[in-house]
Amino acid sequence: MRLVVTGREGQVASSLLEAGQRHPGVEVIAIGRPELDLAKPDTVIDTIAAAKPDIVVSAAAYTAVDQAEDEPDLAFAVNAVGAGKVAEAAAQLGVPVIHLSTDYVFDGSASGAYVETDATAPRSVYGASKLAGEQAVAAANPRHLILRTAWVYSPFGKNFVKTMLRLAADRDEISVVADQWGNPTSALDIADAVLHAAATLHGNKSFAAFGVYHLAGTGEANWSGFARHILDTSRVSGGPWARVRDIATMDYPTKARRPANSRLSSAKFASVFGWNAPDWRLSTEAVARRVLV
Ligand SMILES: NC(=O)C1=CN([C@@H]2O[C@H](COP(=O)(O)OP(=O)(O)OC[C@H]3O[C@@H](n4cnc5c(N)ncnc54)[C@H](OP(=O)(O)O)[C@@H]3O)[C@@H](O)[C@H]2O)C=CC1
Ligand SMILES: Cc1cn([C@H]2C[C@H](O)[C@@H](COP(=O)(O)OP(=O)(O)O[C@H]3O[C@@H](C)C(=O)[C@@H](O)[C@H]3O)O2)c(=O)[nH]c1=O
Ligand SMILES: [Mg+2]
Repeated sequence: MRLVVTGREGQVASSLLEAGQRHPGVEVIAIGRPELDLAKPDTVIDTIAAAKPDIVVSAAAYTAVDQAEDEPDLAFAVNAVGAGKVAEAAAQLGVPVIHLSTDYVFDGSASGAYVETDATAPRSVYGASKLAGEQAVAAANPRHLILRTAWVYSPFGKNFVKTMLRLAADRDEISVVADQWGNPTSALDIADAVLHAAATLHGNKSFAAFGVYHLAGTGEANWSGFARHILDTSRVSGGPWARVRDIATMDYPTKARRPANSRLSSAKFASVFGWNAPDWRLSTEAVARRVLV
């Protein structure tokens, strides 16, 4: 099985490349700029076709949430038009697309965990551009899995785990918002789940459960609890530590508005694909230790 993933050095693409090494019979090819530039839709179809995918994984995206507020046109070009082109490329080749989306499509006003049929209402340009991307992907290729994930961290790229470890190296105390709740998700676990789902699609040509799925780490956290767990793991591993002070969202002003509750229920993915994410604490420990080495 040959997976072609967009976004060469992104967290999910890097994690898939690593996971592919562990699975004989699975080949993962990552493609990115300049050959494939989602902001230049003309580059997309031919580059993906040349890589000869059995399944396309659409992981590249404009992910700078605050910066997107100032660059809405670029965010929509990449996350909506570009994502739609990736799905169209897969459709032309007669193969499915597995597209990554986000918890930020929700406004965060729900009291429980969001399920796939809940109404979307993004609060940010990033969230709106990703929602438009979901719609473009679904319209371009009926054989799609749209996997909404959340709060992604890994040994690769930029993420909250690395940021907290970096800040702890030169501060005694870090102030972190305690009133935004969600599911921290390791990109290493996402890669495992994507390989699992891809194998299911590849092995069953009459697979019919295409559509939207939530796929996030097991268990919930707020950002300050997540930070505390990262730094406590670091301390017992001999890495940097800092005290985490709980603050409110209003005390940490940002350009983009973020949902207060973006917890996702991953029950549908578990029941269709028979795959459950580990508890976020365990996956956080594994990634924090790798970052510290
Ligand atoms: N990070 C998170 O917390 C979350 C991410 N997601 C979604 O999951 C997916 C994977 O995220 P993640 O791996 O963390 O993302 P990263 O930010 O780590 O990587 C994004 C990748 O997209 C590439 N990219 C950006 N713009 C373009 C473009 N114009 N053309 C081609 N490639 C481009 C980047 O390339 P370059 O390296 O050259 O900049 C980078 O490789 C995304 O769809 C994201 O929206 C969902 C929920 C949470
Ligand atoms: C660095 C830092 C952040 N924060 C807050 C800001 C924000 O509310 C929260 C997380 O900060 P980040 O900048 O990592 O968050 P953010 O970029 O919003 O992360 C999001 O990225 C996109 C791509 C997604 O799809 C989402 O699922 C989510 O992971 O923590 C603090 O309170 N203190 C700090 O020192
Ligand atoms: Mg292999």
